[in-house]
Amino acid sequence: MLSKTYINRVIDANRNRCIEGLRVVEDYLRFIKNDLTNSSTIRNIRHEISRILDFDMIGERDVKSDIGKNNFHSPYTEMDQVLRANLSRIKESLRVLEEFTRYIDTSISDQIMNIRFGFYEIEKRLLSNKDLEKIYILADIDLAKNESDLFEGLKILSDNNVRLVQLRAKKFSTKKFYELGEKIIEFFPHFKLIINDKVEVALALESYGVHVGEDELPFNVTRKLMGNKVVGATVHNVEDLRLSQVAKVDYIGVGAIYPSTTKPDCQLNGVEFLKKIRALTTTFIYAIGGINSKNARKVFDAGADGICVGSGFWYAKDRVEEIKRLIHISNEEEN
Ligand SMILES: Cc1ncc(COP(=O)(O)OP(=O)(O)O)c(N)n1
Ligand SMILES: Cc1ncsc1CCOP(=O)(O)O
Ligand SMILES: [Mg+2]
Repeated sequence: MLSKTYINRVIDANRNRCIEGLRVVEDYLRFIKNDLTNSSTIRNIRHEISRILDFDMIGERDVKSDIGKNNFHSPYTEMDQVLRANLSRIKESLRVLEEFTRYIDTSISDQIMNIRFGFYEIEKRLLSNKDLEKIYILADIDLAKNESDLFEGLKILSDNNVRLVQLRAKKFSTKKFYELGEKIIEFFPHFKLIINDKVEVALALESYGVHVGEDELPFNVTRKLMGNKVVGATVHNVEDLRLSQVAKVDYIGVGAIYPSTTKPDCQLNGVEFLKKIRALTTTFIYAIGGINSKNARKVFDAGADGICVGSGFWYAKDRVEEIKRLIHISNEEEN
């Protein structure tokens, strides 16, 4: 039988290790990566660990005889090593906590196990260079008054830290579409630009990714051509979902949630369909179709991870105000 003193000592050391690791990752995401979304997810886990392990073990601390206390680490040469090292630290300490709290209270151990499993998903997301954002703007040339209005709108997005933008120009020739994409990348190199429909344009521009639907190249072929880049796929039914999973797309577009004047012929699937798809997959879901700051809350509540907004932004009386509201709603959602 393990002595309670020793068990508590292990738990105490690993609780601190875990909380310290979480704090480092949280601040790294917040201050270095400017990623408030993931930073607050990590903060929530930190609070959760403090809450679950809210019992006094200070009495069991024995720093003097702790043989590991003089361990030191060589300096990190790359900033992302800080992230990797601390993610490992968190994972390891969660595992130790799970094993040792089992001797004290199995319900605590089970809660930690759940956090550990959830943490694997978060780690995968953080280590992948495909950071999908909650706000995704459909930059459709037909929604802007003209090209200069398109660039004015993009400037507003850029000034408000919106990064994920899909370029859509249904009536443009491939060449004209390519040239517009090139210009956007030149003006806004920090955008994560997704190209609508045309895989060859996405490849030529080396854009962040491409979005394909039922009229484009099959999802699996798109994945093969795009390699490690972001591939988004439209899901109108369960068969589309299956194909999207086989192709290992990075996100799915689900809609139209509300009637859309941008794509009036699109099947209206509504919030119930979104809920149904949510229940079937953990793949990142962008809801699309008629979304604006008045209905975005409902869409997040129905399970969307992000929203793809066209006319809601481009036709807004005050675009700055609208984007600020959308950002506010998307941040509110995680608290
Ligand atoms: C995020 C997102 N979701 C869905 C769509 C629709 O794509 P698709 O079905 O290919 O229709 P078109 O946009 O090509 O008319 C999308 N573009 N983005
Ligand atoms: C491309 C697309 N697919 C389903 S609805 C839609 C258009 C979305 O634009 P809006 O936000 O203006 O309805
Ligand atoms: Mg398409």
